[in-house]
Parts: sequence; structure tokens; C-alpha cells
Amino acid sequence: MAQNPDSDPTSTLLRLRSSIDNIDAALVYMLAERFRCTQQVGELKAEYGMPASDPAREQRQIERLRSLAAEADLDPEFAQKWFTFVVAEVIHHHERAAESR
Ligand SMILES: C=C(O[C@@H]1C=C(C(=O)O)C=C[C@H]1O)C(=O)O
Repeated sequence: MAQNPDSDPTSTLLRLRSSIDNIDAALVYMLAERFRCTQQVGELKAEYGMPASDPAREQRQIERLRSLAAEADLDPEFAQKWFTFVVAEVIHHHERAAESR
């Protein structure tokens, strides 16, 4: 009789880790794509003398992401922390783009 593939904890661990590795790869590609977009925003802002950060836009994004996180059963605080961390890096890039003009 065929064994249940999940009856062996080692195979279960390997199967789950394989999915985790795929998800991590997708996240890296998604982040790279996001930074490619924000880089273009940074160049546009530097060219036209627009401010690096837009707190009102960020506030709207935070509210939207918190609501999406709650729907997806993800901690909204965690979603906000992740967003704030990424945006801080984006703004740093925008400031560097403006300085190098
Ligand atoms: C990318 C922008 O610049 C900043 C970075 C943001 C982001 O990474 O989502 C949002 C607002 C701005 O503070 C933008 O203004 O759209």
C-alpha cells in the first residue's frame, strides 16, 4: 500500500521548505520590480524638483495594506512595519537621486 507522503515528518519538512523557497524567490522578484518602478519615480521627482517623500500617499497606502492584511489573515501591524521599512529605503534612494543632479 502507498504511504501517505505526509506521514514522514522529514518529507513534510522538505515539501514545506520547497514551497517556502519558491515564495521567497517570488518575493525577491516582486521587490526588485517594485524598486525598478520607484527608481523611475525618483528620477522623475529629481528632474522636476518634487519632494522625495509623499506622506499623504503613504498614509493611504498604509490604510489599504492594513485592510488587505486583515482580509488575508496577516497581522496588519506586521504589514505596516514591512511597508514602512521598504518606503524608508525608497525615500533614501530618492534623496540620493536628487543629490546626484
Ligand atoms: C514612490 C513614491 O515615493 C515615495 C515612496 C512610496 C512607496 O514606496 O510606495 C510612496 C510615497 C513616497 O513617499 C511616490 O511618491 O509614489
